[in-house]
Amino acid sequence: MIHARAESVTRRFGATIALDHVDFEVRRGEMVGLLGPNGAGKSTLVGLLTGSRRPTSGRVELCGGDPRDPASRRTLGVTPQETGLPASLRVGEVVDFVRAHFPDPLPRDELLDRFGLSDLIRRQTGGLSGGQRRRLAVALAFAGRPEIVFLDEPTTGLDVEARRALWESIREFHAGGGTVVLTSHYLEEIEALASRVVVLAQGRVLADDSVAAVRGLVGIRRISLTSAVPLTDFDFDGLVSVERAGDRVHLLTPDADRMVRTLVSHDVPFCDLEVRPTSLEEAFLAMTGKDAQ
Ligand SMILES: Nc1ncnc2c1ncn2[C@@H]1O[C@H](COP(=O)(O)OP(=O)(O)OP(=O)(O)O)[C@@H](O)[C@H]1O
Repeated sequence: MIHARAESVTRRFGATIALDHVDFEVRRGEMVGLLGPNGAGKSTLVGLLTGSRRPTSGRVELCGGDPRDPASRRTLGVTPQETGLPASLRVGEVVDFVRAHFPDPLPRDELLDRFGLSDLIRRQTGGLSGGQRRRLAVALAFAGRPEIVFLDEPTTGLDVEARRALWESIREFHAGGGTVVLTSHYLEEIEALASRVVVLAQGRVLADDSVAAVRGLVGIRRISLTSAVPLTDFDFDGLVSVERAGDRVHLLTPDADRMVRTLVSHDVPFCDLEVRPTSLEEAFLAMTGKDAQ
């Protein structure tokens, strides 16, 4: 059963096309990651599916209804990318304020405990660290015992320990039958939680597949080396693109080990070999065939 759906959705902001005929759906009980570089359209899609924005064209659906209709939003929890918490309210007061909007909220102590916030109950939100504020914002999405949550970059600004603790809470919610849509710039974050990932870039869906399949697409490495041989004439299997800058050559490939073995077996003379992961932006540019510069 489909829990949330976008059908051929386009959203413009003036001359900017944030989403361009996007199709997306999440089934009940599924955990899906939305992956994409800055400006890809992830937050816009979350905004449409949670009823805070309208599509310019196309159709969006939440729990079988219009996301702008309060009836469809009853079982929804959202953590937006930026949350403005009233600075003078205490953590416990903010939690109670949000809980009061729901017919059967989680008990306050249980919610705070689940997100490691129990010790901060009397702290004014203005005095919280960035990571503590983020954890509170994510916790609030779960206050009303939602059936579906949308978490826009839930772990931004969290240290490793806090990130792992938050992942655990999200996993628990999902294990209990909850539907989760989360956005991230990092495949590693999505991989830690979801098995399906939808890749957005420049307002379009580039891939909708398993994490393993998408890792093959975006897990591109950059091999840099100094060589007098042009290499641009070589047709190595798995070579996505070649750039030359002076005597440095940059090769993009999903399998760096294999590429280096191939260079050696072809007796290509090189020195100062360097291998590093490409950024998501570089990988997308390579995938869409544009000049990575
Ligand atoms: N309110 C707005 N007014 C004008 N342009 C907007 C607005 N909201 C989003 N955009 C534009 O739409 C595009 C998609 O933005 P969106 O925030 O959805 O991307 P994103 O994938 O969430 O990016 P990030 O990872 O940086 O948060 C961008 O070009 C952005 O500048």
